[in-house]
Amino acid sequence: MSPSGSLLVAEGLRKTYGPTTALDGADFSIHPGEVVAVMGPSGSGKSTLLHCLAGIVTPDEGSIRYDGRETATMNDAQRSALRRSDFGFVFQFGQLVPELTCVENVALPLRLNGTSRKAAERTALSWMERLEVDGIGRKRPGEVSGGQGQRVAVARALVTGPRVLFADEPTGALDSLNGERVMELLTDAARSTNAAVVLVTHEARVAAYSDREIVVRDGRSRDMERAV
Ligand SMILES: Nc1ncnc2c1ncn2[C@@H]1O[C@H](COP(=O)(O)OP(=O)(O)OP(=O)(O)O)[C@@H](O)[C@H]1O
Repeated sequence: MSPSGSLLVAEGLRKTYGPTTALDGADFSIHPGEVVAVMGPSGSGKSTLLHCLAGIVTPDEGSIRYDGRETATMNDAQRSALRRSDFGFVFQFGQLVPELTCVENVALPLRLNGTSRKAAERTALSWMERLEVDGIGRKRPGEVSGGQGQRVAVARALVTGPRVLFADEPTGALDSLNGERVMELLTDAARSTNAAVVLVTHEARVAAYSDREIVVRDGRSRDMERAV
């Protein structure tokens, strides 16, 4: 694995929770615009790796360089500023604000950055069009289907133009048809903006949308050559 030209590189990550070793020397790298699937059995350390890469969890050992900057040693304020400015997140479920309409949900990150309501909702709607959910802008998350809700969540994650999109089992709560459509739209949208995507999944069908797969086992990662 050559890290040259990589946007995000991690080396030798270790993380323990009490007696449990979640990461045991994991490595990772991703280029701008690349979609990398992180696969592996339950409990192998996939989510912990994603959380370390995204600056949500601090590793006990190892280095993480994002765009030339070491993030593993940044303080909380620096890491949360980086998350807000450069990263987007999609999780399995539960991430939309139930009291807001779908378009307000998508516009929220822009509103928090100080964008006016009108401009934020205009940009939000254009992202919702790309994710084919512009017709449900005025509905609340409780009134839309699971697949529509995930597409709204993807639009919200991309609305600020992140350079890395972190997606942890983004289709885990969807049936396979809806899951595939979400993956198709998510990867198309990310590629069109040259955002890198770190995609945690245990489904080969979902990983098939990636450019490259790595497998995490017992807290260690290795590249998997796709047999095509
Ligand atoms: N906050 C935590 N406190 C204690 N143990 C944790 C914590 N987070 C993760 N672990 C443990 O670390 C190990 C790796 O967990 P992790 O969630 O990274 O695995 P995973 O591969 O994402 O699993 P899954 O596919 O089931 O989501 C597991 O044994 C888990 O129980």
